[in-house]
Amino acid sequence: MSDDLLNGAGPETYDASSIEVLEGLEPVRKRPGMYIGGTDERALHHLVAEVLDNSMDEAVAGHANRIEVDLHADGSITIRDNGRGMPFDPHPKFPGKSALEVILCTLHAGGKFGGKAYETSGGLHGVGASVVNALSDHMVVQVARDRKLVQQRFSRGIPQGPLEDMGAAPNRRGTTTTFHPDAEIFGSHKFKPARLFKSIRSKAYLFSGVEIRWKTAIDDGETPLEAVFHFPGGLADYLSETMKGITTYADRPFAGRVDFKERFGVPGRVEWAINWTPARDGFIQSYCNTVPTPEGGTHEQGFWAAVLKGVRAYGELVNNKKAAQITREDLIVGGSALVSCFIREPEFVGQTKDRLATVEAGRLVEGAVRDHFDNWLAADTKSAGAILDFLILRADERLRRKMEKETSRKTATKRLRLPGKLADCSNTAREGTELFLVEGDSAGGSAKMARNRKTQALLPLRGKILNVLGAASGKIGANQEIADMCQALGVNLGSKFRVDDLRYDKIIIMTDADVDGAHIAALLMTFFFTQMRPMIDNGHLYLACPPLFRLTQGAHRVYVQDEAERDIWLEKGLGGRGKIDVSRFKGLGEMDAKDLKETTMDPNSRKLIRVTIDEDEPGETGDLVERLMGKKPELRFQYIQENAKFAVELDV
Ligand SMILES: Nc1ncnc2c1ncn2[C@@H]1O[C@H](COP(=O)(O)OP(=O)(O)OP(=O)(O)O)[C@@H](O)[C@H]1O
Repeated sequence: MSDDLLNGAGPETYDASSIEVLEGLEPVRKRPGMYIGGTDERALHHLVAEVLDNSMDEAVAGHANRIEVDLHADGSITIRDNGRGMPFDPHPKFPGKSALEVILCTLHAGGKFGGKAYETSGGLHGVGASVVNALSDHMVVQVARDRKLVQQRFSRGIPQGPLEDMGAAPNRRGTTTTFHPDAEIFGSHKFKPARLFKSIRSKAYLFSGVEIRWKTAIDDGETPLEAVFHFPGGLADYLSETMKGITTYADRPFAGRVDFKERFGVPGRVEWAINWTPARDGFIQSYCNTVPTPEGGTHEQGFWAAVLKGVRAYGELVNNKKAAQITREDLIVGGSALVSCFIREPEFVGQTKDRLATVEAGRLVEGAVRDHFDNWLAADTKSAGAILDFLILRADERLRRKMEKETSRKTATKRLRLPGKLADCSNTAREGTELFLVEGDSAGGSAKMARNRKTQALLPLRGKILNVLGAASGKIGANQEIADMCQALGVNLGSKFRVDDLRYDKIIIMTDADVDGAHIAALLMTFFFTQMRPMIDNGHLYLACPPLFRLTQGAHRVYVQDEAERDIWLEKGLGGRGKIDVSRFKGLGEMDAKDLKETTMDPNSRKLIRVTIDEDEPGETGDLVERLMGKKPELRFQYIQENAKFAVELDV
């Protein structure tokens, strides 16, 4: 090796003197990202979480039952609890310093390492409070403990004086922390009341034994200035509240709490709530020791494993072989879940604790949830059946997509190309076959179970199809929904349309019994009127008539189309005993397969309307179409509101 290389060629020498040791809280200010994941708005709000989590740990350990959070006009914030109070007696290892000062000015000082002072805690690294201190230009910590009140002030992690004696506090206990984030670190980012409000509220849901009081002097116009959160119903209430107004498969979420000590003899517990919706925008929010884990981890995995095994076992129990196809992916698509576990000495990935890594948590959560889920499914067979059907559909859909991908690769030139989402019927001859054009994928789900596979095909249409009136013909051809529809029907558009090409006898538009549904039906009718007129002339186009209400009285049941009809039955009675139970279907997706079949799809019991054109006044139909679908939305809306009926005739 040459001397040059040994001596180094650079202008500066690289030796022991260039190895720096950052002291005290300096590393935090130098590299905030390592401790709080950045210096952006999220990181700023994380400061509050660090202090709040300390108070929550006190509450969860059974030492506090009230936490107050006050956001002040100057952008500082106070978090107060009625817990044991941070210790402030002299620290044996740091002469002349109180425990309080050690906690706030030293990294890795904490009472949560050995599990002696706290059994299950969100805090574990012993850095939270000191990091907040380091990144605040002003911080005051007050402690009421042992009948005394003390306080100490800090700035950027450095004490601004000794621990001050503030006098006697015979009736108080707890820790009060006020801090103002340092603009040198966070620039112009400020606390957002709405964001704080939301995260504080969810904390209260996570531990029913705590009351959290919120106050803000900053008014953003939408967040309450004061509020008290206390949720004895825990996560089940949280989920119901989050999903208010959303259609769900089970009336009440599957929810529960299990104490690990009682069940497995180890400290900790788990609480959860889940429900499924026809919409595919499921979510999971998980927490460990009240710390949110947005990237999931072992507790989430354990939860899904329990649910998956439970669903499959239930499928086996009711002899539904298809349940074996369900995978975790299918559970997640429409599942909305909350999982919160409390465990001893959790291991997280990173200081911001985004993912739980403790392997044992997975095992404990799975074991606890599994038993409960089995019992719940067995006890509520209605919900269980609906959920199972829904999940099987999701699995079918996934497998079909996979197959489609494979076959479309294998057979580039298929003789008859059909759109992927068409659920075709098995009869190949046209006679007696029907194609349902169904609004929305979720309705497609129940319809698929309700149909007669031999003669009834389904094509789910997503959202509103292109308003074809006034659209250039190129645009019509390019619209995917329309292209799919033409492919399914086996026809071409406009002058190339041949009624004999139709692959089905009846084309049935099936939309929700509401204004939106009427709008979609109107769009489709307009499309057929302008592009496939002979289809209407030859009597192939129909409207399905889904009911709006189901009335039950004892064993008697009727489905009715509108309010007027409902009121007649309510007055007359159904012939059963007791109260008449009225349920309103918000949409097709809300009806189960049995209801949908009986009322809307089964040729033996359904009502169907044939769409015709008034021969005497064909001009008027054109006018009506123009009014409904032309460029004037007010006319259209008014017409639909008043009269969502069209030129139609009952099919008998
Ligand atoms: N509100 C409080 N009441 C009582 N003790 C507290 C409170 N806040 C902090 N402490 C004590 O101070 C210690 C240090 O807190 P700090 O936030 O620095 O770390 P931690 O909570 O142990 O871990 P983490 O770094 O994961 O947050 C805690 O372990 C606890 O013993």
